[in-house]
Amino acid sequence: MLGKFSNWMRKNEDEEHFEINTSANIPGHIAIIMDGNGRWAKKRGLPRVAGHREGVKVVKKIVRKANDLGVNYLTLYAFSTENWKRPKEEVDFLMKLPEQFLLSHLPELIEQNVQVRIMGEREQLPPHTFKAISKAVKDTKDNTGLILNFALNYGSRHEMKMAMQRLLSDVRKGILTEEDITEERISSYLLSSQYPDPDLLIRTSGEIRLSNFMLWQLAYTELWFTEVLWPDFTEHHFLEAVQEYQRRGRRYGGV
Ligand SMILES: Cc1cc(N2CCCCCC2)n2ncc(-c3ccc(F)cc3)c2n1
Repeated sequence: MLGKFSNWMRKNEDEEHFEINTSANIPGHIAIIMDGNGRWAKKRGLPRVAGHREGVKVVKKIVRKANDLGVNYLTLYAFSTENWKRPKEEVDFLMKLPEQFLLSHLPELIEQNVQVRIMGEREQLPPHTFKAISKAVKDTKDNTGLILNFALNYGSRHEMKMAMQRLLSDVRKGILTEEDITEERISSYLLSSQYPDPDLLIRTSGEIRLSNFMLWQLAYTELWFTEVLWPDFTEHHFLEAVQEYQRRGRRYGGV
């Protein structure tokens, strides 16, 4: 996929390209908190769901750009465990988005060799939502390109609580000893166990907090915040975040 880019895309104000070195430290795992959809709609005197609908279009564009750039994992925070508290109409609308997205976009994801996965508690999802997602996961399981991981009905503290309960249970059963409970072991009991920790977190809409998202996994992640509302987020903004990640270089607490 990197064939589409020279090693360097020169930054040119007219062409809005960014100087991304596609042969060095492309973030392997990017996570995005896609915030600002309701505010986007409110600014236009539209219902909140109009912002979510517009936000879906941005998901499609950013998935393609991430795949083209050679990103290995893209985790998108689509629905948190706290989102159930929103008005029923909005929750019902949001729970229809996965199937609408997949109905219109699954063929293109398959063509792009993208693998769809879900991270979160599936039990509370409506059957129609779960069915659509399960089909997409099955239909793309052998794809070898970008792994597109939707955090759906996901909450980090719930994830960590469940992991701790399972670890304690395995110690009581004699499957593990206390000494076995290492940071690696804890990571292996989380919903994200199949993925490396995110290298870059992007959060839109100007909110500077993590909102119960991958709290354990983001320990060494580069955080990039933008005032841009998700429906206004473009490939240009995405490349800006990747360029900033490349500029910073990673130290993992070292010098
Ligand atoms: C609940 C929800 C909300 C949702 N938004 C659109 C993007 C802005 C943020 C919130 C609203 N999007 N966008 C894509 C999905 C999705 C989820 C699973 C899947 F397999 C395929 C697509 C989605 N799901």
